[in-house]
Amino acid sequence: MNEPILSVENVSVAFGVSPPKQVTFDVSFEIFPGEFFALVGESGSGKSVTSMSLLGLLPRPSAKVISGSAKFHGMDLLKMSTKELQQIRGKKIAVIFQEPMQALDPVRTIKSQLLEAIPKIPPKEALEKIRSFLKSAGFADPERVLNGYPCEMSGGMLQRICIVMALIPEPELIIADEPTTALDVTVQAAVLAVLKRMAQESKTAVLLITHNMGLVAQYTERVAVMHLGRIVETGKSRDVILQPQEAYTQKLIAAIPR
Ligand SMILES: Nc1ncnc2c1ncn2[C@@H]1O[C@H](COP(=O)(O)OP(=O)(O)OP(=O)(O)O)[C@@H](O)[C@H]1O
Repeated sequence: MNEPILSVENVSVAFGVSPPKQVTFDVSFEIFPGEFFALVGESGSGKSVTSMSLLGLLPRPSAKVISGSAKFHGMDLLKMSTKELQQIRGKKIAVIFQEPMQALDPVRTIKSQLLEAIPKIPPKEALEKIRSFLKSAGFADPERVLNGYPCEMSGGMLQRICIVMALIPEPELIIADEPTTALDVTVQAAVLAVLKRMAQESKTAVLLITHNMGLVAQYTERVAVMHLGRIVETGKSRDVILQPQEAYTQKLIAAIPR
């Protein structure tokens, strides 16, 4: 079997000081190269806190990792300096947020922002690559997108641009934190289909953070179910959905719209 690219072991996070309030408890999971993995649970279960701790993106100084490790190719992300994490963030591990405007600058063209994501190759070659990624993300006329500003695009278009932006540096892992929650249901499916296809083509692993078991069923290979700061069940998505072991997982499955 493949070695995992990410091994999260017993990670616990607390907020505040006197006294600190622990919000996640010994969270452990592994992600293998190229797989589509979901962390699923209700709002407040600790999914974002867990995923943001991996990249040093927890709010400071209030949040603190109080135990555990998160090894990316054997190197513990939780022990890295800000400078070391900057070398990994956006390059080897990219993030897609719920709100595309967290990643995009409203006053610059899409072209200048996408070019910035691949600084090491000549602009002409970089543009060719960007055009082909945009086409693959479903933009029939990449030039129109490139010369536009974020405010001229719909939510679904912006999220597909963020997928392109995340993938062009050829990361090994994308953390997608509720990437489609702000979108209409039909657009959600289109955006996730683009993410899944493009990640598969480039053999990039995806950690999908979601509260929606329907998306887990449709798009992911393995899942960890999170409840009140703990992982309560992990397995192949198909097995977990067909034969959930925990009452909480059954509740999430019952909420899938038929
Ligand atoms: N900045 C903060 N200060 C204090 N507590 C926080 C902070 N951010 C999150 N928490 C607490 O940590 C717990 C986990 O929150 P988290 O955002 O990880 O949940 P989530 O499962 O991602 O939910 P959502 O989908 O709503 O983001 C919650 O109890 C939340 O109240």
